[in-house]
Amino acid sequence: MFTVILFATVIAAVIYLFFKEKPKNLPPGPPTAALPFFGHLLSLGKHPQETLSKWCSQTQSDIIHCYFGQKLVIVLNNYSLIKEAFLDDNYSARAQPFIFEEHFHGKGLTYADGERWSIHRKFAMATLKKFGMGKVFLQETILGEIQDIFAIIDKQKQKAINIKGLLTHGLSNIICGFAFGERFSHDYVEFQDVVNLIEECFTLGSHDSWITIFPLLRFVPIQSMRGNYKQFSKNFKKIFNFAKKLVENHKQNLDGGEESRDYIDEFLRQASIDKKANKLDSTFDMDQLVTSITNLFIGGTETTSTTLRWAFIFMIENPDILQKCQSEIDEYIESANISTEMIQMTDKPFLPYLQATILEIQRCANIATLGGSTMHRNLQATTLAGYNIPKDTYIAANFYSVHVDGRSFPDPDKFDPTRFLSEDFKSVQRHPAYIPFSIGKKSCPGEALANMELFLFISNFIRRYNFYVPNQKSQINSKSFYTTSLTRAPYDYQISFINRNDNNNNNNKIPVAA
Ligand code: HEM
Repeated sequence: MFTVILFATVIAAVIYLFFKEKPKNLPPGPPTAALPFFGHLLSLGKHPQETLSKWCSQTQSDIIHCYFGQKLVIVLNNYSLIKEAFLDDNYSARAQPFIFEEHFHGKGLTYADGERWSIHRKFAMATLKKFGMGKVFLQETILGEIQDIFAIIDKQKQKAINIKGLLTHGLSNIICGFAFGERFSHDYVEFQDVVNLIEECFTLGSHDSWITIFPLLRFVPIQSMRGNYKQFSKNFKKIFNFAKKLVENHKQNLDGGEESRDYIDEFLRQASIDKKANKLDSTFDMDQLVTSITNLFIGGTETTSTTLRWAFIFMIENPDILQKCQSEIDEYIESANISTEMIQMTDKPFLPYLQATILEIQRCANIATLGGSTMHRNLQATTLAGYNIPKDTYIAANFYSVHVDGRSFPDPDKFDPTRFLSEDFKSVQRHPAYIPFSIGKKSCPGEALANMELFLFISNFIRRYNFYVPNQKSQINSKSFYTTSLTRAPYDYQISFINRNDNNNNNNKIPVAA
């Protein structure tokens, strides 16, 4: 009897979906038909950004529509469409896939909307700036983390290691510095566990998991249907609890002084001002604080760490470019008679080739996918490029397509830093279509910090080490050695670092891998 009812329900739902009125005048659809329930999800493949890019060329349109489950998604495949949409406040709401809605409850920064998002985004930007984002004194913290990593690498004596954990730990510590006013050593197990959980979330969470289409599947006791849901939820809860514990500790140690010491102090101060003013609709509460901190923590660690892991791959694949960067650094240091042990932000303008290489690493790494925090939602029905966009549609900017678009970046598959240099190779020129941090009001609030981290990490690593992959040389290939989940990230690999100042080495010779 139960089977008959189930079968009849499924048939009725399929008929309903088939005859349901479709919105009119949408952008063209992909060459593949939408399936009932699943939409186009089953055809998106392992790397949705690439499939969507292909669909756009097949339909000869830079704007297409498709369905993730039952959800209408408009895909924007070129810079001018993304600019037109993302500079318009109507598109400033965030897509709310079930898995994120369930954990963030519309609070924090990344998944908040409307007035709440606007207030806390402004607060976050002002506070990050106050505590050093993009300013020179933050560089001491970043350089300290890099030096700790160098010490650990040097102890390995060229043994191949997976650098991911060390990078993520150091980058999390930088966020902890201005969020909680403290850092954690590499031996502090509880913090290391949280860092590992963040990394894992990025591989587990994905827009196309079945749970996002059928949230009820989370109650099904079959792992293959539930997907990674349980693990993802468990990780999120642990990360939240860790942030909560630190906030609680912090509250107890509030020194009551005039000056805030960090993000939490600043937030609690605002909460107390609102309380005194009897502001009943204040959103400066504990849940908002813990969620914002978690968002910064999650948004600010794996992203930069993944970009750095891509950087090593591109340098290993392009030893001539690595050597050019090293020569530029060596020559500059010699000519300017620099005595400091570490390269600093003030050295940046004198290293144009290195700067261009970092831009090219980000262009080719293309870490922002359609998942996670990048899809937007429009608050009102509107039109774009002459097509109708119904209210609450998900808007996906395909940054991958933008960065491999030969109209903006000729010969896009080639790793070529000179595309970002002026004709005389003396200054850096950015193309407007270069948007790894997105554009508009919802663009990445951590851009200044990330740029500082990328410059200080990459320049100091390149100056100090040559690196190679002793056992995976044949596997490591930037065109295939990656996975797409919340970010587009290389698979794990083991890398060996050889100190260029080590007397036992021919210091500028990059070893040939076995
Ligand atoms: C290489 C490093 C990074 C890249 C490529 C990157 C990229 C992005 C992109 C593409 C978005 C989505 C923007 C949009 O919706 O239009 C975003 C959002 C966000 N990023 Fe980053 N990011 C990086 C580093 C950071 C850092 C260091 C932080 C923390 C300080 C951070 C915090 C956030 C947050 C909180 C959001 C959500 C903002 C909102 O919804 O208002 N990111 N990022």
